[in-house]
Amino acid sequence: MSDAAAQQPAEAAAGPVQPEGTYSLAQLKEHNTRESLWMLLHDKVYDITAFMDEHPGGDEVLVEEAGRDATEAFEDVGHSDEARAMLPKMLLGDFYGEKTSKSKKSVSAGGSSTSSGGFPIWVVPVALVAAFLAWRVFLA
Ligand code: HEM
Repeated sequence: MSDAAAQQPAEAAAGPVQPEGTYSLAQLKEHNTRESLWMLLHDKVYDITAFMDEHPGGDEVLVEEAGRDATEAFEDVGHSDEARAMLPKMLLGDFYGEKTSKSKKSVSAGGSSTSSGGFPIWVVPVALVAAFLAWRVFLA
């Protein structure tokens, strides 16, 4: 009876546990060479070491994307359904945790869509109202 308490894992003290069969950014980064080449595509981790010599796009591009999120590079090429059908064979598991290196990139790349000219978006309706009033006062 007292054994039950002893068998409980100390999860609270250890913090969140990485589920089995998932891979973190740190683990992904460890496999960034020709000897062991992993990459992240659409939040899944793939081991493409054996595929390098067969890749129609060559091995150089794969080595460049090794150990990181290659989703953008993969999609930019416009890979065929045939290429996508090869992926399950190389699947290791799901990605776990934060993709910090990717989010840094998207912060610097984005952010220009709401204030395209460098002025706040409310300037547009205010300018329209001012133009209308000017028209009413001086021309009507
Ligand atoms: C495991 C992941 C990948 C698989 C299974 C794969 C598979 C393929 C296949 C089958 C082709 C022939 C064309 C097609 O069917 O679409 C191809 C072409 C190509 N791939 Fe990948 N690819 C992978 C990752 C990448 C990555 C990360 C890049 C990075 C840029 C890349 C760059 C290219 C390029 C540039 C071509 C065009 C080659 C040419 O037409 O001369 N591939 N890939």
